[in-house]
Amino acid sequence: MIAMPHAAPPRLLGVLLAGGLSSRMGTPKALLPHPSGGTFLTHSLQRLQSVCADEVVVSLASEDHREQLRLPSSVPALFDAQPAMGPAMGVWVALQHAASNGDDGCLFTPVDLPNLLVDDLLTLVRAWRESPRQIVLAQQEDPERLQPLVGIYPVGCVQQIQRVVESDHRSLYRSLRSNDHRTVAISRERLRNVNTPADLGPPFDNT
Ligand SMILES: Nc1nc2c(ncn2[C@@H]2O[C@H](COP(=O)(O)OP(=O)(O)OP(=O)(O)O)[C@@H](O)[C@H]2O)c(=O)[nH]1
Ligand SMILES: [Mg+2]
Repeated sequence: MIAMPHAAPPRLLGVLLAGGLSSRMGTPKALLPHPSGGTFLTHSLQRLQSVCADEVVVSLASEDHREQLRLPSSVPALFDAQPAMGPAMGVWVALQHAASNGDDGCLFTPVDLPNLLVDDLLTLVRAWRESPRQIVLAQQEDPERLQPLVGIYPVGCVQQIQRVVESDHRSLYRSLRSNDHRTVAISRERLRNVNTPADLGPPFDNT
């Protein structure tokens, strides 16, 4: 009997998108206290680390931004190639890094979704493993809406994302909704996005 070699499981780099200006909040969203303890930054970092083991990086605007957020030097960070270009820049830089690092894809989450659960990320990972060359994105339920910052992008789509970065709109949503991708349904409450001080109350529901 010939022993069949096991295919290595696909390698996924966890990327926490935290390079925004938080201009609507007026204070860094990453440093907001999370209801279950720590900050939005530490909470979302741990959430990602529990899915991507030790392969997690934080996507930031610059080295100064790392200092502003007091991110420990033990946590690897990637910096935008140009400032204030929006999240597509963070996605593009991370995909280039993953490709040169031998990873197969990146699992992205933003720092401002305090109710997202590890289980949601595991659902994305399972869907991606069925078809690792396709983008898989969270789709908010009721009303349906694609959430391009919660998803897994294979390294093969780096050129597609470069075109988004170079476009006038730089909108991942606009580009991805009309291009090939798979979706995983996640409830509106779990995808609750905190952008303004008003979004912080009433208290989040983590059940
Ligand atoms: N790397 C990187 N991440 C970004 C950039 N802009 C936004 N993000 C991240 O993408 C996610 C969604 O961004 P927004 O909701 O627009 O947050 P923001 O840009 O910090 O806030 P506003 O300034 O109010 O728009 C957040 O996790 C941000 O930290 C950017 O230019 N570079
Ligand atoms: Mg923004």
